Amino acid sequence: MTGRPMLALVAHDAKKDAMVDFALRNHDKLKPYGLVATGTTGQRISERCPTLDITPLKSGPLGGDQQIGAMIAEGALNGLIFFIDPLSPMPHDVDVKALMRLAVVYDLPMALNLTTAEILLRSARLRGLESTSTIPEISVSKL
Ligand SMILES: O=C(CO)COP(=O)(O)O
Repeated sequence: MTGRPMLALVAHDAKKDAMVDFALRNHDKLKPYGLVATGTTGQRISERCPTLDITPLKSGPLGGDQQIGAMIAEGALNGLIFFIDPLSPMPHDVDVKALMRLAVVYDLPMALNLTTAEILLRSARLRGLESTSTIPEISVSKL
């Protein structure tokens, strides 16, 4: 990983065009980030935005959501932008829920739709300029 702020980008199939449009429109704002993305999402963005630094992970249904969840648990991400499709059943729904759950557990800035993503990308907190440690360390003994 880089020393730059890290952002994960994920989009379900029905939202991939919206994610590519978002990346094109916000290219200059995304440029300073180290980006990770689930497989197909990363591929689609890279095709249109080849100068963005995107590390592709596995495709979501094959473990990509879980890889991003692990990065959250390890404190390796500053934010998650996840354009979910709320109208289609997903074979890997448990992985999607697990990813969102970890983002909440670790109080990670997370946008699940376009409007929130636009707001999040303008946030100093996302760029690591403000503290991200607003929650106390979670004690395993309390779980
Ligand atoms: O399914 C996804 C997230 O749950 C996204 O995965 P892909 O980017 O590989 O399509």
